[in-house]
Amino acid sequence: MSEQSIIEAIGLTRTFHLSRKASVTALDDVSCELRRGTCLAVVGESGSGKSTLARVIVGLESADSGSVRIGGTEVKPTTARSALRERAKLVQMVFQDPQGSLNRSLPVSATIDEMLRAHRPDLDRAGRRARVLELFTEVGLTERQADAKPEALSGGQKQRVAIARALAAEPQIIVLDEAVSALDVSVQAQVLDLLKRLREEHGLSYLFITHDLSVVRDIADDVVVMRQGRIIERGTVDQVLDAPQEPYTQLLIASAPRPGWKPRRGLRDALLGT
Ligand SMILES: Nc1ncnc2c1ncn2[C@@H]1O[C@H](COP(=O)(O)OP(=O)(O)OP(=O)(O)O)[C@@H](O)[C@H]1O
Repeated sequence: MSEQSIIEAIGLTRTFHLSRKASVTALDDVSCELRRGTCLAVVGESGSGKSTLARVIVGLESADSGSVRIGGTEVKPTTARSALRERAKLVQMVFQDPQGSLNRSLPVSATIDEMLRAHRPDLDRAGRRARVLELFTEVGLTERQADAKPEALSGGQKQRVAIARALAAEPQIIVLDEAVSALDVSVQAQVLDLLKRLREEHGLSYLFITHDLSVVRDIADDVVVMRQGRIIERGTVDQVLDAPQEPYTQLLIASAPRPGWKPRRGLRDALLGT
C-alpha cells in the first residue's frame, strides 16, 4: 500500500446468489485506492456495483475474496461492538436518504447526541450539548434547527444533519453514497461546497459514490468507472472526463444531461445493453 493511500481495496469479488441457478456478480476483481486527503468518485450506471463496493469497503458487506486496508490495517466485516466503534472512528457513511438516521419524534440534535455518547465518553451532558451546537454551526445550521423535529427541515438541511452526525465520530474518511443525488441543483451545490470546506478543515478523505458526472467534476480528484462489477477506467477527473478512453465512459459522458442535451437513445441502448 502506498504511503499516501488511506483506503486500498485489492481484488474484491462479491457474487450474490439469487436462487439455485441465478446469481449476480456485483464485484468482479475490483481494486482501487483512495489517496489521503482526496476525493475518489465511483461512477457507473445503476447496478454496476458502486454501492456494493462502498459497503464492502466500510465492512457492512463481506467480499468473497480480496482485501481492504484502511489506514494501513486490513478490515473485515464484524459485528463486534468494539471493532465497529473503532471502524466508525476511521470511516463514516452518509447515504442518499438522511431520514434513516433520524427519529421522527425527537429533535434532530438527538442523532448527534447519540453519536457523541458512543464516541466521546469524555463529554458530560452539557459538554455534548455544546459539541452538538458546534457541529450544527459547522454544517451551517442554527440552534433552532438543532431543536427541530426532522419534518421541519428541508432535504438539504437534513443532509447537513447527516454530515454533522458523521463528523461527530471525528472520522478520517467519509463514504458518501449518492449523498447529494436527491437534492435540487442549487441545494446540491451548497452541500458540495460544505463538503469541500469540511474536507479542507478536517483533512478528510472522501469516497464519493454517484451517477452524476457534474458532481464528480465539482468535488472529486480521481475517478473510477464501474460497469457490470468491474472497473473499466480510472484516472484523475480531468483524464477520465476530458479524455475518456473507453467507449462506455465516452457514452456516460455523452449521455450526461447538460444544457441543450439530447439523449442518443439508440447508441446508448446498444452500448449499455438496456
Ligand atoms: N443484497 C443483495 N442481494 C442480491 N443482489 C444484490 C444485493 N446487493 C446488490 N445486489 C445486486 O448487485 C448488483 C450491483 O448492485 P449495487 O447496488 O452495488 O449497484 P449500484 O451501482 O450501486 O446501483 P445503484 O446506482 O442503482 O444503487 C445489482 O445487480 C444488484 O441487484
